[in-house]
Amino acid sequence: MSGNKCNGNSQVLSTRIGRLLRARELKKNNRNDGSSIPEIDVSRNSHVNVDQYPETAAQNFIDEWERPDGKPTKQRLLVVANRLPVSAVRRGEDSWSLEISAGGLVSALLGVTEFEARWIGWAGVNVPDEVGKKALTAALAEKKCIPVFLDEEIVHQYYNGYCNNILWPLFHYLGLPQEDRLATTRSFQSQFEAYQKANQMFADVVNNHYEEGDVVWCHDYHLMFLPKYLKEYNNKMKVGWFLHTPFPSSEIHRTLPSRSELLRAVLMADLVGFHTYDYARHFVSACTRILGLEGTPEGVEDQGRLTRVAAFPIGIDSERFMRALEMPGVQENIKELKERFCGRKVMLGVDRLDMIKGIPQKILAFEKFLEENPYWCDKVVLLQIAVPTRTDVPEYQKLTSQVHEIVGRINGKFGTLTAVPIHHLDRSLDFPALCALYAVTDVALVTSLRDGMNLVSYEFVACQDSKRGVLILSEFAGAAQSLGAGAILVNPWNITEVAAAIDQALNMPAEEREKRHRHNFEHVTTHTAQQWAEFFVSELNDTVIEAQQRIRKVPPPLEFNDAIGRYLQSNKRLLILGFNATLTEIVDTPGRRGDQIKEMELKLHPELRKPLASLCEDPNTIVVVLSGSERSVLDENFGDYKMWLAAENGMFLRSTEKGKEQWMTTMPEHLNMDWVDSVKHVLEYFTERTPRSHFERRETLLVWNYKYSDSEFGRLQARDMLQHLWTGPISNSSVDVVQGSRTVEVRAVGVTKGAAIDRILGEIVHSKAITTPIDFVMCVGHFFGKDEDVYTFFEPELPPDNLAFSRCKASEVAKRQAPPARPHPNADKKSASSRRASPENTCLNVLDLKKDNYFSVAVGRTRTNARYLLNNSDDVVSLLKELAEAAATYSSH
Ligand SMILES: O=P(O)(O)OC[C@H]1O[C@H](O[C@H]2O[C@H](CO)[C@@H](O)[C@H](O)[C@H]2O)[C@H](O)[C@@H](O)[C@@H]1O
Ligand SMILES: O=c1ccn([C@@H]2O[C@H](COP(=O)(O)OP(=O)(O)O)[C@@H](O)[C@H]2O)c(=O)[nH]1
Repeated sequence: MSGNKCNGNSQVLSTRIGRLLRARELKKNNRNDGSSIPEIDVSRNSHVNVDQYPETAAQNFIDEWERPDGKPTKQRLLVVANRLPVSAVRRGEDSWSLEISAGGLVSALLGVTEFEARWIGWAGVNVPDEVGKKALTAALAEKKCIPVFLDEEIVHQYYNGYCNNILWPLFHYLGLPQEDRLATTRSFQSQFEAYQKANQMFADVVNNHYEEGDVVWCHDYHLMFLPKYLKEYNNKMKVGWFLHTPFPSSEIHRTLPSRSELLRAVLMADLVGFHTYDYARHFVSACTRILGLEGTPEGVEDQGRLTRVAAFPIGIDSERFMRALEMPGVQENIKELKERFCGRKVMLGVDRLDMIKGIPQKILAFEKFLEENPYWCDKVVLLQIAVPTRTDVPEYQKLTSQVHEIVGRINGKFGTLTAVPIHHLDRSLDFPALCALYAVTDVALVTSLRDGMNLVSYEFVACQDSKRGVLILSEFAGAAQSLGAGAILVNPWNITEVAAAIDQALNMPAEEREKRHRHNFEHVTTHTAQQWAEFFVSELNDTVIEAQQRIRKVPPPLEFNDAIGRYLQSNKRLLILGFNATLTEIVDTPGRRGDQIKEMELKLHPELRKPLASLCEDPNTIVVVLSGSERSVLDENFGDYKMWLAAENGMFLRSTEKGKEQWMTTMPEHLNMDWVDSVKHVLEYFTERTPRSHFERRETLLVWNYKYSDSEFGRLQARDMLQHLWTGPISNSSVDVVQGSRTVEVRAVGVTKGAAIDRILGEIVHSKAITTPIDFVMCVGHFFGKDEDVYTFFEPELPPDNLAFSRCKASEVAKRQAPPARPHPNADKKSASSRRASPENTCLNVLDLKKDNYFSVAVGRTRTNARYLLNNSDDVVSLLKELAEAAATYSSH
């Protein structure tokens, strides 16, 4: 057993959590030793030999943390964000000055020092000329920044338009802009195209700078197509995507016309991160409800490929703020501010002037507080720093006027000749000035209507270790989840509640302030920006390793030429084909779940008629359609072909040949079906209560299908149904419950396609009186896990490579286990009795299979026992067309 080879540690390391825990432990130990954190060349993980996994590869992963080998040790991190951390200002034809940009993302990533980071983004200016571009590129290179040059039109359509007028409000629950003219709908389309184009431009720059082993970390709603474009360029690139805003409920996201394209593009990343579990949950549920994909506790799964989805709450570089407070300039500033506001309590708001920040609501709550507490009028001041942002977007222009109007009115109402209650600044402050302001504040007021995280609240806490001021924090900011215990949480839409919170904060006893501050300070200083980036990147590295492991377990795609070549060289072939999702047309189209009516009425793919007929006509090829469908469905679809039909998972069998058409049953004699009625009641009950679910009753099985129901509700209903079945009607019956991805099927015990094929073969062999052994078998289907025994039916006794093998398995087994086939009650008894297998006659050389002449092929499933894969029924169409054509050409020569 492999476990015996491992020590306890490496067993733990074979799991993701195990590896990440170990890495954490090592880092912690190193920090406690006083030694510096070993720098990691995690880039070498991309060369981990996955064949050795899990015994050694997990250990290698950790070893690299333990034993850096002297090579360049920091992993290269390409941070790709719309905005560079610096904004460029042109000073001359070829000279530029760079200023640090304001905003949470920039502040957070400035704190990341663990990696050899390059930043790729837009410098915030239009540079039309080559001289300017060259000079700016050189200036930025010194700051390890790489520019993406976007022209004015693209910026207008992509940044002001699609990003800030559509995605930003939507992700913050402000809805889509109301379109009142067709022209605006057209501009929506052109903005979406510009968005894709801009994302492609970012991808081109990343591709030009990418080196093997780099981690590419894409940021925010501006770059949702970037993971897709990067993976199209190089599928091996490690790509993570992080959203800094909330991800809204799927009910909001589904209103967006390009909802599916955006989700699918993001899902191409290896790891998708959000600030909070809620946002991650909403994303997963958008993928399940809108795309119909499978949500798992790990993330989102699509055809065996997992995109890991998790929460990584951002932090700040708290020490940078604390150090700043020691600087003489800042101390001086603090002193001045204290003198200036002496005798008044200072309340502070620091926000970009954005509708999501709830600035009007904040000011109105302050007005209400003053109205209700005239005593405070000359004893408190609200300093509101409103940093101008996205000033080209009309909604932001409207907001600026609205806020000015409210501030003017309130200052007019409560101001005196010497003092006003609100100091409103339409500009940003530099870092030292901001730190000083945080330090002198008594109450910070964050009233965001929605906010991904809100770093201002963290920064305030970091600067308050001597003052222990109070934080009033909106419950709709991501930060409420981490600082909720220490802050006073408010609903910013409830002006009365916010006014009461101001009152509570201004009158809070020192002891309570101390307790609340301690709690928040502890959090802010231990959950830093640096840690945030480390966690994200380690998880990304690990996700890639895990994905390699998964891929290793996924069978390869079927090589058509190989299968066709073997087919042509063989003398007698057996083709076993499933029906549903194998020989039917695809009903799911990208971005939309299929058509329920179409799917309920199974129809042979029209393009299969010709190739199937031609294959069936070949006297050396036996075609069997083996399906869960009932007999009438198979009759209708395949009655005119020369083949064998095995309905209800092989419980009924017939040949379509003239004179032999009657169905016979291969059902084991004493199959107990007493449970059917009570199970039917249960399925009916759940169908009535689960919109868009349906159930089918066949003779030997019952199926409940909830593919088209709400996926979460469907899953809950299925869970309840199973619980009820197990404890109720089937608790003492011999039945199997088979769970599909969105179905529950109840069958008599032992009814599987693999069990049936045994008896079917006996029948076929007998009826055909085969003289030539079958030397080619291909079994193609989209089968439940339980029915996959049909693939393995031929496997266990396969000979070692290249050794011919003769056996009489079908007839032998028929002799040992299976009762002779019985006629169906309606069948012609005479012909049925003559259909009994005669093992003695058919034993010789029934199967003469070399390993290379056996092809088990799973369609649209990657977790399978089959040897090969096909993606969907379109692939089956191509395969059978090519096979039929090749066979026709071969036989004509
Ligand atoms: O670059 P701008 O368009 O001027 O906007 C500035 C940034 O605003 C957003 O910040 C978000 O990120 C913060 C850090 O994760 C988070 O605390 C805050 O809640 C978010 O609103 C935006 O997501 C960034 O891309 C912008 O750069
Ligand atoms: O005059 C200012 C006002 C704010 N900020 C910074 O802007 C960021 C705002 O981040 P937050 O997460 O609160 O909101 P965002 O603006 O990203 O939505 C914080 O790091 C502030 O320090 C700044 O640099 N100068």
